[in-house]
Amino acid sequence: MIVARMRARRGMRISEQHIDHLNEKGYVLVDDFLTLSELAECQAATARYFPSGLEILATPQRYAHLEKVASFPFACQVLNEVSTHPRLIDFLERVHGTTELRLGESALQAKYGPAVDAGAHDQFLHVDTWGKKSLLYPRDDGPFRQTFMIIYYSDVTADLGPTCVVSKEHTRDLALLTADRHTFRRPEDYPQLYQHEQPILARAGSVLIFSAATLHRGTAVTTPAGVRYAHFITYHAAAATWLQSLAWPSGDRPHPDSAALQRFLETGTARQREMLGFPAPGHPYWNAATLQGVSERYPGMDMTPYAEHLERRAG
Ligand SMILES: O=C(O)CCC(=O)C(=O)O
Ligand SMILES: [Fe+2]
Repeated sequence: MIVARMRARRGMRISEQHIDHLNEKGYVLVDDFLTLSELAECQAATARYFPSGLEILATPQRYAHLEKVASFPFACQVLNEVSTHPRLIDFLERVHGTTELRLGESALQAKYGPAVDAGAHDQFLHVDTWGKKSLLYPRDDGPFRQTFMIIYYSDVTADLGPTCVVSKEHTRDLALLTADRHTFRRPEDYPQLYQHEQPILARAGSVLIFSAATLHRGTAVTTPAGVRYAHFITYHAAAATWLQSLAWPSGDRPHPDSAALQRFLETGTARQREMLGFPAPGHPYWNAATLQGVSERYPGMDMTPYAEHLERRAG
C-alpha cells in the first residue's frame, strides 16, 4: 500500500494540504517537522530522562524503578518550547479556528523492546477521547475539536513500535463506543479494521497529528533492546472547557513555583504562556498592581508586552 503522506521541507510551516489530509482521513504525518538543531536538542533532553535499551540491560538494578514517562513542565526547556512550538500553534490556530488555545497534555515517553521491558505489548485499536481526556462525546470540527500529536525523537521503523492509524474512510459509520461500552476494539472482533490500519513509519523529528475520533494504537517495540522516544502533546480551544487541560496546580504535578514552570514562564513568549491560560497582553486582568505583582513573582519575565498594552489603554 502506498503510504499517504506529504513531504515537507525540514522545519517548514504545516501546510493546508496537511490540514486537508487531517480533516479527510483523521490523521496526517508531517515529516521532518523539527529542524535538525531542534531535533538534536530534543534528543539530548530525552537522554537526560531515559537511558538507552543497552544501558538498561548493562545495569538493570540501577533502572529497576525507571519512570518511562515525564510530563510538562520539563526541566529541559527545549521540551517546553516544543510543547508550545510557534509552528504548532500556527497550525492549531488554523485547525481550531481560534487563537485562544490551551495545552491539554505534554508527556515524553520511552518505549523499550522485549529484552528490556517484558511487559510491553501491542495496544488494541482505540480512540483517546474518553476517560480523563474528555467529559463529552467528541466533535472533530473547529473550536470543539481536540488535536492529538506525537512527535517522534527517534526513527520509527516497523520494529520500533510504530503508531498504527485507521483512516476515517473506514470508520465513518462506526459508533465510538462499542456495544459493550469499550473505547478499544479487539482484532478478533474487528478484523477488517486491523486490515485497514496503517503503521506510521517516521523519521525522528516528524509529528503524527490525529483527531479525537481517529482509531489508532501503539504497537510494541520488537527489536529486543530497541527504544522509541515519543512526545505526546494535545491541544484544544480554550472555550472547549470539557477537554483535558494541563492541571499544573494539582498535587501530583509540580507546583507552579517549581523551577521548571517558573523558567518556562519567564523565558517563553507571552503567546507561549497563553497556552497555559496566562492572560494575554491587553487582557482586562492586567492593571498597574497585577503588572507589578507578576513582575515580582517572575523576576525574569519581560513585562513589556503587558505594560505596553496598559499604557495604550491609559493613554
Ligand atoms: O505509542 C503510541 O504510538 C500510541 C499510544 C497510544 O495511542 C495511547 O497510549 O493511547
Ligand atoms: Fe491512543
